[in-house]
Amino acid sequence: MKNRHLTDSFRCAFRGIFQAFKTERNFKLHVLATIMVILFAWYFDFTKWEYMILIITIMMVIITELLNTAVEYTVDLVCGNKYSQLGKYAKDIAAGATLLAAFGAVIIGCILFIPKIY
Ligand SMILES: Nc1ncnc2c1ncn2[C@@H]1O[C@H](COP(=O)(O)OP(=O)(O)OP(=O)(O)O)[C@@H](O)[C@H]1O
Repeated sequence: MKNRHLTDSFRCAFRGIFQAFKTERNFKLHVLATIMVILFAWYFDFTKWEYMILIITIMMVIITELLNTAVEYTVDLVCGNKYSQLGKYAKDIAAGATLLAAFGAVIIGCILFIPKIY
């Protein structure tokens, strides 16, 4: 099954994001955190460059969470309920990528927000 039109591709991509939002608790938390962080950035009157760093950081976290979800679905599709060492590696590595992205986001958040607070 291939998308014939560009609009179909966009529709599928948005459906994927919505599916992750519906099913993944972490994804909902990331979206909530994103809204809060953007409100704080607006409150602290961030510069264009600070906004750019913030947006890249937020995107990095959301994109890794989406890829992690895709890996989880793929492993579940292949393994079903059966234990698989390779499936475990794949899920753990994907979760590791999400953790690193979130960790980086916290550090960047501290660098951007702490000077504004004081
Ligand atoms: N088929 C499997 N075979 C072996 N281990 C698995 C399998 N499925 C899951 N696991 C192990 O259980 C962990 C949790 O898997 P699960 O699919 O529940 O992810 P999750 O809790 O939804 O992750 P996240 O919190 O990132 O959304 C995996 O990281 C992996 O270590």
